[in-house]
Amino acid sequence: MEKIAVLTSGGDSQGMNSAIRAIVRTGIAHGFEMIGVRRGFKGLMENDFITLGTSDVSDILYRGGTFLQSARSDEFKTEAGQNKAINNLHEHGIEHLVVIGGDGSYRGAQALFNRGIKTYGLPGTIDNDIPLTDYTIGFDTTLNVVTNAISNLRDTMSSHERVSVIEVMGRSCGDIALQAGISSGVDAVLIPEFEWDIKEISDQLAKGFQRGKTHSIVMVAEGAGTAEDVASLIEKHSDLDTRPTVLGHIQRGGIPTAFDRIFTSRMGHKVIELIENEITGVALGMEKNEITYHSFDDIFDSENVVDKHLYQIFQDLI
Ligand SMILES: Nc1ncnc2c1ncn2[C@@H]1O[C@H](COP(=O)(O)OP(=O)(O)O)[C@@H](O)[C@H]1O
Ligand SMILES: O=P(O)(O)OC[C@H]1O[C@](O)(COP(=O)(O)O)[C@@H](O)[C@@H]1O
Repeated sequence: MEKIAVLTSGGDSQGMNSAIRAIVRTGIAHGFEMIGVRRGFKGLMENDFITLGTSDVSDILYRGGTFLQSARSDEFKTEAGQNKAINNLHEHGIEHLVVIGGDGSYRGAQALFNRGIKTYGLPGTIDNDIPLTDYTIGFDTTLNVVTNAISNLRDTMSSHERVSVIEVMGRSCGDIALQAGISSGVDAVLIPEFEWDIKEISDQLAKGFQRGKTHSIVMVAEGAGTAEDVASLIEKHSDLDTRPTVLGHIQRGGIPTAFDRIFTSRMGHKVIELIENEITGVALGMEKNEITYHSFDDIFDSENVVDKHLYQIFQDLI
C-alpha cells in the first residue's frame, strides 16, 4: 500500500485540522496508508510519526489549531537537517508528503521535492499572503475573530469618546487589516501596500468627532507599523484621546468558519486526486471558487498582490 504523510508547519491556522481530516479520510477511502508527522519539519527530522486511521481524525473538524502540532525549525533549512528528514521518510517507506503551511513551509516542501520526495502544499496561514490563491486556510476565520473583537472595542470606545487603534497580524501583507476593516466599517486602514498621511488621517478623525461621532476605529497591519506608534502620532496631530490594542495571537484561534471547513475539505480531497494522477511538486489553492494547483516554482515566481479594487471600495466607504 502506498504511504502518504501529512504535516502542519509554521504559524497554525484555523482549518488545518479540517484539512488533515479530509486528506486522511479521502486517502484511506482511495486505498492509501496515512501517516501523520507531529511538529512539522522538526518532527520529520526527529522521526515523530504516527499512523492515522479514520477515527484518529474524529472530533477535530470544528477545532482551531492543529492536533499534529506545528513548529518552526532553523535546522530543517540546512542540508544536514533535510538529510535526516529524507532518511526518515525512506525508512518508513513514505513516498508522498503533504505540507500544510505558509510561504516558508512551501520553501521546505520544494527543497524536499528537489531532492526526490513527492511533495504537495496546502496554504496554511491566516495571513492570506500566498500567490495564486484567493484565500489561505484560516484567513476567513481570522476575519471573523477580528470583526467580533472590534465590535467589543466599539462599546467602550463609544462610552469614552475615544479613538481605538487596532494592530492586526499579517506579516508584510495587509489583507487581514483591509478586509476586516471593511467588515467592521472602520475609519482608516493602514497597510504596507499603500502610503498614508497620519496628519490627514488625524484631521479626518477630528472632523468626525466634530460632526458628532462618539468613537473612531483605526486599523493597522503589523507590517505597516505598531498600534502604539500610530496612536501616539494621532494624539500628536490632534486633541483626540486614543487607545492602542494589539489583537495578537487571539486572531489565530477560534472555531473555523464553514468557509474554511469546506475550502480545506475540497483541497484535501483534491490532493489525493493529484497523487493518483501522479501530479507532484505543486501547491493547491482556490481561484474563482475552483480548487487549482501550481508548481512551487510558479508560486515563488509570482507576487502576492493586495486587491487594489477592494482598497478603493474601502476608501469610498469612509
Ligand atoms: N528556505 C527554506 N528552506 C527550507 N525550509 C524552510 C525554508 N524557509 C522556511 N523553511 C521551513 O519552514 C518552516 C516554517 O516557515 P515559516 O516562515 O516560519 O512559516 P510559514 O510556513 O507559515 O510561512 C521554517 O521553520 C523552516 O523549518
Ligand atoms: O506565532 P509567532 O511565531 O509569534 O509568529 C507570528 C506570525 O505568525 C503569523 O500569525 C502567521 O505567519 P506564518 O503563517 O507565516 O507563520 C503572522 O501573522 C505573525 O506575524
